[in-house]
Amino acid sequence: MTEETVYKGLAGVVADHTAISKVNPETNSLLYRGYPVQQLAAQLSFEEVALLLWNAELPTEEELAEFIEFERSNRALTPEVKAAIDLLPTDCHPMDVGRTAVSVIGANDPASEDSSPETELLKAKRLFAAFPAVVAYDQRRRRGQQPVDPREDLDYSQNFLWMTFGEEAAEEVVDAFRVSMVLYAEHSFNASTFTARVVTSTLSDLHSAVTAAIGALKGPLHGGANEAVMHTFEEIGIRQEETREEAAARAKAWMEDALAAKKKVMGFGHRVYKKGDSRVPTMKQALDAMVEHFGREEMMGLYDGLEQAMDEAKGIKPNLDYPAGPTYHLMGFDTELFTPLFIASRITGWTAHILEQRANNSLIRPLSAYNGPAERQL
Ligand SMILES: CC(=O)SCCNC(=O)CCNC(=O)[C@H](O)C(C)(C)COP(=O)(O)OP(=O)(O)OC[C@H]1O[C@@H](n2cnc3c(N)ncnc32)[C@H](O)[C@@H]1OP(=O)(O)O
Ligand SMILES: O=C([O-])CC(=O)C(=O)O
Repeated sequence: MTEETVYKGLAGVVADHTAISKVNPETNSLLYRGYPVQQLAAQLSFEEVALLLWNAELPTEEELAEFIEFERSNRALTPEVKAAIDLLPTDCHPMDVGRTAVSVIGANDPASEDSSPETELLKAKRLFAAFPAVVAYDQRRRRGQQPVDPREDLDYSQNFLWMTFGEEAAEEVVDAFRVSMVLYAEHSFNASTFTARVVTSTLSDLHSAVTAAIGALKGPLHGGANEAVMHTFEEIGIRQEETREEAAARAKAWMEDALAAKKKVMGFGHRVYKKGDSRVPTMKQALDAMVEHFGREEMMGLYDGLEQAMDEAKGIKPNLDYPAGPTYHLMGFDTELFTPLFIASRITGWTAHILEQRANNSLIRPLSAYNGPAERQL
């Protein structure tokens, strides 16, 4: 019997072409449609980056103005989505709420079964506009607060924070949030995007593909890691009265124990990047800005302590979820809401891939190497 080669976890397998983004672990770079993500994060709004991902080119002023108007007028939760969320227990995971909300949005979309490229793009844009209200509504209901209506005079990031916290966020906070949205938007054939492409490859609809992608994102080996990072910080103990050095020492000791116990520590490591995640330096700057804005030096102590101890023991570097977790915490989001923030951003990348898959489709159906019992008779 010839031994079949099995690529466990599809590691190292090139499954298809994509023109949406390029992850290069050798140069530690990430390009969206050819542009370095650091430049996009420094100079563009999230709305512009979304249009770049969908359309392959930066928008003209007119295209941007038109999209901004569309986005601002499609933000409100529909009664159907609100009713569906209200039926869910307040102690279910917010990712379940996000997944359910996208499903309900799909079921109520009159164009759900129309998969022409123009309609798919319109559905993607509507989902992009509507999803922040799902996250904000969910966080507020868990806290026993009344929902806050969207405001058309605010941009995407300002309005997201407004609907969640019921007050206008400081410019620095809005900027750090915008940066996180840009960095989370797209990352080639990661597990959730690949899931969306698998679903699309059967010629299923866009909302089904996004719903499935949310399921894949929820796990702690993928998007769920930003929530898990914060649980680590909480387990170590966040003590505002501590100095940076004191916090770092406790974090180092925690990491040494965790590694001695052979634990996997979420927020570290990556399937593709082995020398560090290209997005971390930019996200770390956003975290630094939040630490300064809120006067929370001890948080950087925990951050540095864990990072140094992991590097010394195993040489494993942080991924994007590592700086994103404490950044969202300092902004005031509840820990379980961090991965739904990732959904809000990744809707852009997922839907760009759904469009790309459909435009040049082939059913995704790999082979398996059977290792069960040899043929036998009843
Ligand atoms: C935005 C994102 O989705 S980024 C990814 C977010 N996920 C996480 O942060 C989860 C924690 N990290 C991990 O589990 C892994 O690094 C993954 C799943 C991301 C990538 O893993 P893979 O490429 O499959 O590598 P694998 O898990 O086999 O790890 C290789 C070795 O490094 C170790 N390792 C990798 N990541 C970690 C970690 N976070 N903590 C401790 N050890 C780790 C493994 O234990 C393994 O060691 P071994 O060879 O002694 O058994
Ligand atoms: O690429 C991956 O495997 C995971 C990741 O970093 C992402 O989806 O942003």
